[in-house]
Amino acid sequence: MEFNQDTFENNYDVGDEIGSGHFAVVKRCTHSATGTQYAAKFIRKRRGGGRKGAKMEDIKKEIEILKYIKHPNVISLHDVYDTKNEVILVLELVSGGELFEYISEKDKLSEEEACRFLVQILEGVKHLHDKHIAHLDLKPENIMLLNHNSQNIKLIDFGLAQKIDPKSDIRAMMGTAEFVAPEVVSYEPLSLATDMWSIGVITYILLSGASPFLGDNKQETYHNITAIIYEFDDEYFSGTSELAKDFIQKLFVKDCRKRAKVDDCLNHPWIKPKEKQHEDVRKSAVINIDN
Ligand SMILES: Cc1ccnnc1
Repeated sequence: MEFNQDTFENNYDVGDEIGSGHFAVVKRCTHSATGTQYAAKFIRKRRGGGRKGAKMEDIKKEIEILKYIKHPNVISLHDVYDTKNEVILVLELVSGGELFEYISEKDKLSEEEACRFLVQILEGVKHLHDKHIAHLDLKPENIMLLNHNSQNIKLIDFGLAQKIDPKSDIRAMMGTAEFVAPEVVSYEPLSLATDMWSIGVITYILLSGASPFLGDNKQETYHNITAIIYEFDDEYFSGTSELAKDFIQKLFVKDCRKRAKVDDCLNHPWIKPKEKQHEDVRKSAVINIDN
C-alpha cells in the first residue's frame, strides 16, 4: 500500500502568522489548486524524552475531537499532514481576530451585544457537551470572530479538550489561571461543568472589561477562585441588570453538580429572547389543550 507522500508544501502556500497555541504556531495559508485560504496549525512533536513539543497521543486526541465535531460556532478541520518534526492541521480560517481584542477595543459591551456573543458560545459549547467533550481552555483568546465586521464567533484551540467518560476520572492542572474552575485549582476531577465556570468568567469580562478572580499573582488568583471571592463592583456593574448578574452567579458555584449546565444557560431569561419564552408558553399551552 503506497503512503500519501504528498507534502504540505506541495499543496499550500504559507502566509503570515495569525496565532499560537500549545507548542504550536498558526499561519494563514492558501491551497494552491483552489486558492481557498485556511489556517495551518504547526504542532511541534516531542522528540525523545524532551519536554518541548506535544506528545503524539495528545495531538491524535485533538485531531480525533476535531473530526468528531461539526458546528457553525466551532472551528472545523480540513486536512492533516504528518512530517518528521511536526503535525500540520489545516483548519478553517477565521480572520476577524480574537474576541479578547474586540472587547479591549470597546472596553466593555452592552448587554445586548454580550448576549449575541454568548448565545453563540453557548450553542458551540452545547454541541461539544452533547458529545461529552469538554474544551477545558475556554477564554476570550480562544474565541475568534469570523471576520472583522461580523458578530459570528468560532471556538478554537482544542489542544486541551477531553472526551469526558463518566467512568474515567480526569484531573489536570491546566488552562489559564484566571479562567480555571475551583476543581482545576484543587486538582479534583474535571468535567463539562469546568467549561461552564469559564463561561461565567467570560460573561463577567464581556459585561465589565474586568476579570472577576484575577489577583496580583497566581496564588492570589487561585485563592480567589477556590474561596469564590468576587464582587459586582459598582464601578463596572452599576448599570448591569439583575438578570445578567443572576446568570453569572449560577455559574460561580463550587459544587460542579449544582453549577448551571449549558442548557440551563440557554434557557436562562437573560439569554432566552423574551418572544421565544412566550412562544414556548404558547406551544406548551396548545399541547395541554389537546391532551
Ligand atoms: C488562530 C486561528 C485558528 C484557526 N483558524 N483561524 C485562526
